[in-house]
Amino acid sequence: MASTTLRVTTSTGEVVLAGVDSAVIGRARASNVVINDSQVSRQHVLLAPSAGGWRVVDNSANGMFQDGRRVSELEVRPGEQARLRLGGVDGPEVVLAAVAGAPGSAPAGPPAAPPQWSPPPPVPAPPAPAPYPPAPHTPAPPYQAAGSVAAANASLLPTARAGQAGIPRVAGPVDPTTGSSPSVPAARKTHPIRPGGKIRLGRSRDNDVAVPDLLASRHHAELYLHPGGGAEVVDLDTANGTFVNGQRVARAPVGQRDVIAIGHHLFQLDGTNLVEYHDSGDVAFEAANLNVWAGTKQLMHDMTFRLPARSLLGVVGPSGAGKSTLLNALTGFRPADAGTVRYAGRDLYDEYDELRRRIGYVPQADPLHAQLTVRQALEYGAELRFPADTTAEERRVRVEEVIGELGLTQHADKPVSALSGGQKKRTSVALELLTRPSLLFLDEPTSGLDPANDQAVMDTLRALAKGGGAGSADEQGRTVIVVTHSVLFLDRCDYVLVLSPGGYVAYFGPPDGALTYFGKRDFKDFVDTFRDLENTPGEQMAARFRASGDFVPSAMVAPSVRAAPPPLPSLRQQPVSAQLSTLTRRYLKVILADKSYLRLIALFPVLLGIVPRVIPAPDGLGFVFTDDGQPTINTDATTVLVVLVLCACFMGMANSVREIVKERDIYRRERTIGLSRTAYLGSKIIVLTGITTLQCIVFTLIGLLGRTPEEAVLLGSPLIECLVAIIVAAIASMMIGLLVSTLVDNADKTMPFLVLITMGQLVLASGMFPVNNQPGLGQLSWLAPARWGFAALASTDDLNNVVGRGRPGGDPIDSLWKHNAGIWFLDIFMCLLLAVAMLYLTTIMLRRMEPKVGRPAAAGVAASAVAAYGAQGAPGAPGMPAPGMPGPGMPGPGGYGPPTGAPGYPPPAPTPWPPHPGAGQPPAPGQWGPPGR
Ligand SMILES: Nc1ncnc2c1ncn2[C@@H]1O[C@H](COP(=O)(O)OP(=O)(O)OP(=O)(O)O)[C@@H](O)[C@H]1O
Repeated sequence: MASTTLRVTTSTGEVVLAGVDSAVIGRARASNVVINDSQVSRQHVLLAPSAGGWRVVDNSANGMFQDGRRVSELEVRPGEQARLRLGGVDGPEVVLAAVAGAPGSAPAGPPAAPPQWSPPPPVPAPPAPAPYPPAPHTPAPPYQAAGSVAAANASLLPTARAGQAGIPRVAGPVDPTTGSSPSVPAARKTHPIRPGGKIRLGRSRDNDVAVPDLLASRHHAELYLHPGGGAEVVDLDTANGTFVNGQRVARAPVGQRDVIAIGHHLFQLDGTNLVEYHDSGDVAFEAANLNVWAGTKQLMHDMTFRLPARSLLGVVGPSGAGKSTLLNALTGFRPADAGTVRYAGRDLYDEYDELRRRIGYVPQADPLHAQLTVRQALEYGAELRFPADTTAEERRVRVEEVIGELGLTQHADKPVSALSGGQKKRTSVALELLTRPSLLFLDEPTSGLDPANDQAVMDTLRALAKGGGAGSADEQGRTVIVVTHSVLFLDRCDYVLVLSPGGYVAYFGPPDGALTYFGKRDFKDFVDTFRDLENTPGEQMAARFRASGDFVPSAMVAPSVRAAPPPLPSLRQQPVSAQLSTLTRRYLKVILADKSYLRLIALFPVLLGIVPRVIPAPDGLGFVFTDDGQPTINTDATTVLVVLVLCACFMGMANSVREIVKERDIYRRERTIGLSRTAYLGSKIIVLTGITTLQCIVFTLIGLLGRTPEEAVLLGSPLIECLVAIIVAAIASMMIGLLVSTLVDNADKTMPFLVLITMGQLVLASGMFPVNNQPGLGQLSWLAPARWGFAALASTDDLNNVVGRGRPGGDPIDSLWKHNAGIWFLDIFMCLLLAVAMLYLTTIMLRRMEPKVGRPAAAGVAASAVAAYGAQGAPGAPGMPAPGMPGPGMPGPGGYGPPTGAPGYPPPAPTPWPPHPGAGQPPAPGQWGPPGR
């Protein structure tokens, strides 16, 4: 028989068939080419070598389609190519290409080599009809070769889903007894287990099953194997948790079909074996019919696209088109109200608690302290991101790895402030890569960069998507989704998603296809497209795209309206005390690294201390007598004490007022990776209290030495009592500063608050004029630390008598100034209470700064819009369109299938789930979803 090789290409790769053996394309795991799609039969297509090439025979109930027509059989001859869709005209696509005497094919005689898995080769894409005038062809730069491969395959990529599921697909031929695939040996390991025993899993080598993953704890979980089969998994109180079928568990029974997840490692019982898979990021990512509402306004309309593993997707569109909305929906930060996001076939929203750990997110503003070096920033980042039991050496190794991966070795010891925009962005990406996310999202990474840096960042992202290949520290690559305003280097992407205002898909496909579709010569001209998009209704652009040849119908079922996701526990890796230690050390390092700031905080108390010092008080702060021995009023005492307390309050507030707002981007990002609010605020308070206290000591000594009050009331030393009063007032003002820092969105806005509050304290301190008898003002003054601090100073100094001598009736000027221990203590206590109240308010306001994760609870109108949408079904279903949805006759993008559960339609296929290792046949539908979902 002639030696003809058949190249079978699906969305995730290619199988080369050579020799004399027949092969099967189907959903069954034992198929030679696995396409795990509900439209595909278990043994859908039979491929047999024939005299003329390869015979292709439909063996399914739903059929095999070529050019929209059902065919039962065809022959692919050498040099020919056939594009087939399985299970329907919109089913997953398979491209068959026959090559005579293929290189590397086995010589006649010996048994045929098993089909080999390899990355998809370039497959010529059919020419796309262009709604805009087609642009002359511009040759792609050599660099673009890989992108072109994906681009060429794009027409089949969005529909075919070979071997998906939570566990990496087995793409090559599968041994039906072991379920192992010779082509992906590294992805799967088998650990024999003894029934009736116990095995421990964890990061350290002394475990029965070592899990080499920094997201796993040293001793992570125990698996108890019952003698009669079945098992129970117990989480050993870990930071990252143990998951069974996507749900975090402390202890849970585990059956043969259940999937245990620890970090990036997944385990399944297979008889007397425990089969381990590693989520290396080689998984597809899908968005299906995402709809988002804000009130009655629909921000996103039926967003549908699929990305194969290791793709770089660029999301572009005019301002307000919905890019951030999409990013929030895809990351799960603000889930879509309807529709699904699937990661490796698993529902991201349903299994968010587990899958959110695989997501890296690089915000637009670099979440980095400018004063730290790249290495220090990464080391502190690693401390916060990894479990408390990781050693400094383990973290150091990972930090050095990511420094190398991102090409930052030469810059590792430079402070972030000395980096170029592109290097800063690479450092932000490095922070995210520490935990090896399988999905990386970036929000406007190139904004503000010059073209050279823009290009460098896009090249970096492309390299990150593709991975470094075998043997490199970053072998596998990952899917990278980048939202960008910059269109110049979109050719670096595998796919481009162009959004139209209203969150419509104006285009999705390969970048060169986008140029053709929009009639542009190159991406320099692409900005004009945004103008067109802004001036054309989104529905119209979406309809135009759907009618074009670039549109690939989706095989997804209709969207389901989603209930609001349940609140999830924090991702915290470390106990609060450990975080407090990390954050305090980092904060100190940031301060110590900034020499000019250090000089400033050292000089500040000296300069401020001079202010009360220069106030002449020749008679000191105590009692003054006339020459004839008569007591008289000492007005200097009030002036000195009020200036003293006011300067202290100003100093305390100035220390803190910018400290939260200036790092709000860092705070926001770190909150999503489990930063404790208590630890964060605690670190600020510890460091700032230390600085403020030291400053107050210097300042008080300069201001008061040699003219202290005469007699203490409680602590034995008037100087110490004054010092305590000044420190407490300064710290309470520092707390007010922190509160202000949470209220503003920009550090520059803190200055007016600083001035205003200091002036207010001057009045409310009651030193310029008594406020205690003024209705309203008296009560308001209780909120001013200067009021209590000054009262404590006045109490020590006995100011009622020092300045009130000879007052008719002898009433005290202010009862809070009384010269006794009880009143002094009350003043100090009230000032501290005020500090605590401010701290409490700060913790509340800090929440406002946090990223909004989850759906807004108050979106009552949105809820009703969603409910209406759900009640009448998805687009394409009979009935009225949902608010803002395409009307009748206007199918939604994605060529939706019937609504879930609509009469006359079969129920939707269950979410594909890792097939049972070793099982010869897939289970019946309904068994593939994780139990209990
Ligand atoms: N909570 C909300 N309520 C009402 N409208 C909103 C809300 N959030 C966003 N929008 C609107 O949704 C649309 C999309 O916003 P989004 O921020 O996603 O756009 P974008 O493409 O990211 O814009 P830009 O490029 O300017 O950042 C805008 O018109 C915006 O005004």
